[in-house]
Amino acid sequence: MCSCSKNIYTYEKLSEIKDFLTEKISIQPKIGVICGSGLGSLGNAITDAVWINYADIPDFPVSTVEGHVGRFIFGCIRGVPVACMQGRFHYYEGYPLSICAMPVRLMKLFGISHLIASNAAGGLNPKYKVGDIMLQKDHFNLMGLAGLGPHIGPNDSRFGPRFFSMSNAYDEIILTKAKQIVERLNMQDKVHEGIYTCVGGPNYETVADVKALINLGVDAVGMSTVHEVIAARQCGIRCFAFSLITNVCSAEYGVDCTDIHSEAVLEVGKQMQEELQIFVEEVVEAISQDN
Ligand SMILES: O=P(O)(O)O[C@H]1O[C@H](CO)[C@@H](O)[C@H]1O
Ligand SMILES: Nc1nc2[nH]cnc2c(=O)[nH]1
Repeated sequence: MCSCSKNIYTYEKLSEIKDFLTEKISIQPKIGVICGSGLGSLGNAITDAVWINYADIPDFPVSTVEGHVGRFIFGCIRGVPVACMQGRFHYYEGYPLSICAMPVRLMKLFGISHLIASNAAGGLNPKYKVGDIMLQKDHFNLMGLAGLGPHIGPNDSRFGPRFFSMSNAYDEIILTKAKQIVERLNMQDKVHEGIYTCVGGPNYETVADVKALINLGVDAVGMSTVHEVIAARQCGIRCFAFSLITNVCSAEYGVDCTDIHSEAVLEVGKQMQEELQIFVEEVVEAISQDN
């Protein structure tokens, strides 16, 4: 499958999926939440939850990666209606970026105004330690420079214009509020603000990759989020994203990095789950007060 293969998730198809889901839920989500690898427990913050497995949704893709349960949770976080994805789709699973980002468009049809995306990522910035959190100030669209994106191919303007700015991809107001929350929760020692990039994966980086990404000004590397944020910005959704640094990437030869594997990534998520759940709850509340 390549990223320019025909996008089967047309406006009409997504409207059908939306209608299917709407019959099963009683809320109208305002905020979309995407749980990164090992961060599915963010869904524990949701009350009055309705769980719908991706496998039970007609014509919906399924999650094939460990640490991604593969379901939607519709419910409320601190009284705010949300649609939460416990599991996302990645390019390395064989899905084109248009499918990886498709759930964002689906959530737009539900009427979400904001997206909170989380991910597990490797730390490139030498200051970052395992267990740290990076608030995404921006991203570097490496796959986009290679001609890959969620919006390649015919454009349906109901999902937004063909050409659009990405200069304020990550909402400054939400980022400022998130930083205030970090102070209030006394998390400032482990929280940074930085630049994320997405690579195709699923292998982790060589030392040469790490050196190049550092030179490009990137602070953390993963395999998701960028295309979701692009699809969101195209249809006018305001975005906030953060990375949990699950491992540090070595820019030097001779360093043993065999501890970088998916189980370790999931374990760090588990260790941080309670703290991150409260953080996300606070961000949701802050977003809702902004409207
Ligand atoms: O970006 P999320 O979904 O958090 O997952 C990250 O963790 C996995 C690698 O262990 C990759 O899928 C990478 O993208
Ligand atoms: N590409 C990439 N993705 C990750 N996800 C979690 N850690 C990493 C990493 O080191 N590199």
